[in-house]
This record gives sequence, structure tokens and C-alpha cells, in this order.
Amino acid sequence: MLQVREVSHRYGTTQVLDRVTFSVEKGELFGIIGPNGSGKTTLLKLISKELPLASGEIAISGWPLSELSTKQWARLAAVLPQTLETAHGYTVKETVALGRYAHQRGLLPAWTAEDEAAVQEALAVVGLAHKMDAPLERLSGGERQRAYLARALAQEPQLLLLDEPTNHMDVSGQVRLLDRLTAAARARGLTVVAVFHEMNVASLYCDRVLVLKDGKTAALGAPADVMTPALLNDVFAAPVVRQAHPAAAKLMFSFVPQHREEKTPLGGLRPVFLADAVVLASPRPLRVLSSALVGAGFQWATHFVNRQVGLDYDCGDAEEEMRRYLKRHGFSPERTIGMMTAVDVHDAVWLQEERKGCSAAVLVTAGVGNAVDAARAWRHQPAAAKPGTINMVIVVDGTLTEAAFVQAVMTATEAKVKALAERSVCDPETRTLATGTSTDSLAVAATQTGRSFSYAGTATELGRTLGRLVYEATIEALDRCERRRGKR
Ligand SMILES: Nc1ncnc2c1ncn2[C@@H]1O[C@H](COP(=O)(O)OP(=O)(O)OP(=O)(O)O)[C@@H](O)[C@H]1O
Repeated sequence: MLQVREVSHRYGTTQVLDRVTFSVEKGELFGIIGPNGSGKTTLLKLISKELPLASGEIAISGWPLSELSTKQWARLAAVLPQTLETAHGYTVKETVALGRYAHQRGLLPAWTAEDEAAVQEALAVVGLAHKMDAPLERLSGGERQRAYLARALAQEPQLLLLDEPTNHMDVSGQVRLLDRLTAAARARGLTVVAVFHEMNVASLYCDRVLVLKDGKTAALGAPADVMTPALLNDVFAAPVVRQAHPAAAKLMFSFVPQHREEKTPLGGLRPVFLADAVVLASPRPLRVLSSALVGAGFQWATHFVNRQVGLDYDCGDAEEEMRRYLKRHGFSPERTIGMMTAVDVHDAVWLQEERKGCSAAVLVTAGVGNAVDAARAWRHQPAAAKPGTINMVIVVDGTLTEAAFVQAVMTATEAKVKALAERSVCDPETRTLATGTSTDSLAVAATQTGRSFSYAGTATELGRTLGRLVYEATIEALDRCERRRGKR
């Protein structure tokens, strides 16, 4: 649909584009990203004939730009520029109707049914049908941007050129508009070339991206392939991290502020006992990977609450009930990792190892009423879980990679299994050694300051520390539980 070959451009003696080459297939949503001044708008202006092409070749649908008259160009392509002067005295519909100019013939063209249909459809795509009779100047900045986009769509182009189409729009407006635009483009086989400032928008919506740096191609390809942290770090001259989008099969990017919080002193961390809970409170947020009832997955959390409930605790929505409990006790559920147990939380074991460069601590409560052998759990009859859970919070003083978080979970689980074997805890149904309980919870937390740990498996110093702490704390917690049962 669009071929750009060896295109360069100078303003006076300043070179702003340097031999840029790419092509865009029909139906593609193609993004152009890059820092301010990297040449994105200039490139779009060259494609839209707003600037004369002095060096290189551009063709639309096989037609070289030089062979296309303005009206011929307008039948193939439409453009939404970065800034537009608001013309006074026009309604929204009249503004959108101007997009039909390229399709009209003769000196006094008639308004046809096709013109009307194209305008109505364009208004529907941008969600402005209900405001079509409003004067344009009375619209908000975001609504006005949508009206201009509708004007470009009403042109029924094969190629749509957009310079920051979501300028002035709030986040929900951006998502709504880009979702509709993508659906409309897919339905009509429309090709979209869009400049985006926000790299997450480009990653979410573009099939491929061109990354410009100082007028040169820094990368070209599918966002997942080319938008690497190293490339973006270099292009935007700021540290970028990327992670998987939690809901869409896309990547998300975040800039990392260089102003860092003070170091969290792990030495000051101690469990605090309430009547029905054991609590760890960190002065600064810790990055946590957990399976807890409240705060599962990756989170930033300041509090860890292991709450004791009665043997008869039975609640349809335990998570919601736990959230209410946390709020009632002054903990923010958004910053708290909340677990439940039926064992006496006063039997919690806190073990800490403070060594130069590798400090960690664990908090464990253990009950084995639900002991299960994971390898033979398939033999169990489905039944409501009985009280008896091993809950564990691990805190590491250091910066953990995601691999290290996962390995810490593996190391902790292996050490727990060993502790259960050491105390001959059995699965009462299969009469084999138990590997855990059916309701265990684990949270691994890290200060994310100081020493970096790429891994936390047992081949590493951190893994060995965690393995020992978890093993010893679990043994002690099992023994305390056993002693209390003996007393009863
Ligand atoms: N008319 C002009 N005359 C002289 N220099 C210009 C002109 N228009 C743009 N430039 C310069 O060309 C370079 C590229 O500008 P361009 O607008 O293409 O960048 P951009 O990547 O779109 O930037 P932004 O993200 O800020 O919109 C910039 O250094 C800019 O100052």
C-alpha cells in the first residue's frame, strides 16, 4: 500500500531524515515512534505531499507521489495532522462532510446518499453521532480531535495517515477510539500509518513499528520483536523496563525513575502480633510475588497480614471478607498481602539471616490438618479443605529479577517439602509422605534496592540462605503446632 525508499529530508542545512526505507502492507496498522524531533511528523508530511520530496521515493498503491494530483492523492489517502486550526461557524457534521470533497465532481456537486452514509459511518466510528449538530468550537479538545478523525475517515481513503490521533484524549477515550479505529480498519482493509508518542499505545495497537532516532531507522518490525528495553533505552535515553500485559498478549513498557527511595532496612523488620493475626509492616513498599488470598501475583506491598480464623470459618467469598477485615483493621487491601490460617498465629516462627550482601528473613505458620501428597492428590475425593495450612512470607534485602522471584518460590517449596518429610507428616488419605497442605500460601518479597540477584535457586548464595531459613522455620513451626496440639 505504501512504499518509502531511501527518503531523506533537510530543513535548510539541517538533515532531519536520513535514508528511511520501509513499506506498509494493505490492512496493516503501522506505527511510527521516536523521541521529540526524531523526524516523525516530517516523514508524515512528506507522505502527505505537504512537504516536497527532494530525496528518495514514495509510492502509494504503486503510484509515485509525483504522479498523483492533490485530488487523486486525496482519493487514496487521508491525513489527520498533529495540530489543526478550528474553523469557526461549522457544525461537527459539516466539518466531517468536508472529507467528501475528494469524491465530488463538477462545480456544484450534489450531496449523494453515499456521501451521507460515509459521514454517518465516520461519526459512528469516532462516537460523535450524537453531537453532529453541535458547533465545532463548542467541543472539547478530545472531541474536536475525534471530529477531525471522522473527517479523514469520511474521505474513505485506502491509506490513513495519523499524527498522534489521540492527542488531547483521556486514557479511556484513547482506548475507545483506537479500538473502534482498529475494528473499522480491519473491516474495510484500511491501512493506517500513525505517529504515536506513547510506546504502550504503539505496542498495544500496531502490527509493526518504525522506531526513529535522529532521523534514522533505529528499528523496524513487530513491537514484540523490536521494542526491546535495550533499544528503547538507547532511543529515548531513559531506562525502560518491559513486562507482559496482564490481559492482552502484548508487552507494556515503563520508564524507571532515577530518583530511588531510601533503602529499606530489613534489620528493622519484625513481626507484630495482634489478637488474631501476625503482621509484618515495612516502612517502604516491597515487591512481592504471592499466592495469597489478597494481593496475589506481582504487587508492591507494605503489609503482610496472616490472619487466624476459627475452625468453622466458612465464607462464600473469602477474598471479599478478608478485604473487609483488612479495612476494618486499618490495612489498605491494595497494599497488603492477606493470608488466612486456622493455626494459632502466636506460634509463628520468624527467622532472619543478616549477612553482608545477602540478608533474608522468613515468617512461617504451620498446621497440617490438610496435609497432602501432591503426587497422589488425584486419589483424594473432592472435599472442602479442612483447617491446617502452611503460610510463609519470605523477605529478601536486594533486587530480584522475575526469574529470581520464581526460583525463590521453588527453593522455598523444596525446603518445605523436606521439612515435612523430616517430621514424617503424612497425607492421611494416601498414607504417603505429604508435600504440603492443600491450602498453603507463599509470598516472596524483596526491597528491590541494593545487591542484584538474578537467580535464587539452590546453586546461588541467596537460594542456599532461603533453603536453610525455610527448612528451619518450617520444622520449628511444625513442632510448635504439635506441642500445642499435645497440650489440648
Ligand atoms: N519547518 C521547519 N523548519 C526547520 N526545522 C524544522 C521544521 N519543522 C521541523 N523542524 C525540525 O526538524 C526536526 C524533526 O521535526 P519533526 O516535527 O519531524 O519531529 P517529530 O519526531 O515529529 O517531533 P515531535 O515528537 O516533537 O512531534 C526537529 O528538530 C524540528 O525542530
